[in-house]
Amino acid sequence: MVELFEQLEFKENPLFEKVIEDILIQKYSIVDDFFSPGDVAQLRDSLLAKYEEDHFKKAAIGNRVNELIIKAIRGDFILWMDESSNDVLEQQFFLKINELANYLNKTCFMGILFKEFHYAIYPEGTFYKRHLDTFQNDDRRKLSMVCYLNEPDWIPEKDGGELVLYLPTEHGEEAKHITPFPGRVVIFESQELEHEVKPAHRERLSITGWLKTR
Ligand SMILES: O=C(O)CCC(=O)C(=O)O
Ligand SMILES: [Fe+2]
Repeated sequence: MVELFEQLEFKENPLFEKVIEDILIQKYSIVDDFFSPGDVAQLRDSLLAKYEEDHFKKAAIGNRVNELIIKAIRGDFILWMDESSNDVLEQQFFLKINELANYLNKTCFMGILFKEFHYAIYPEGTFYKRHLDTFQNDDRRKLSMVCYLNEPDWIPEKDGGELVLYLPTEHGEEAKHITPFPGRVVIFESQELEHEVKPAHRERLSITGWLKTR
């Protein structure tokens, strides 16, 4: 009997509880220290090394079957991550993501079964026009997550590259501007919030992904 109780023991996680509360109330959550400065530096170095080895490709519009490169809409380069790869850093990254997904499933019955994440680089001068993440005929996307890997000295006014979330209000909408500070993670409802990336005036680095159902 003792064993059974031990298995059922549930430990409340204040950070994840905050994320859930935010999403329920405002459809998005901003967590400033989801990743430590050390983790961010390692992930950034790894991203840049893969980029220099030329593993990235021009991001496309639409799903992988319908790849149409439209520079006027988005200018980033991406590299999909692989949870089953030998890359220890990526494994650590997914441990943390899985921890959150499991917590959401346990406490909110979110039914998250799949996930997909990619590294992204926005070269200087690039952007991603206003869009909804489920436009890519993928309504399984439940939550979008963006993890910023920029240099610590990112200056909002000078470096640009803000994420803008368009929040529906009673009489229209409100634009929420979010600076891509390193270590910051933004989580939002994929099917609800349109958003855009403003032009980056300096190379802008991130990992973006989706927690998916079914
Ligand atoms: O990098 C960001 O802030 C958002 C990226 C985005 O909207 C996307 O990749 O769909
Ligand atoms: Fe998006």
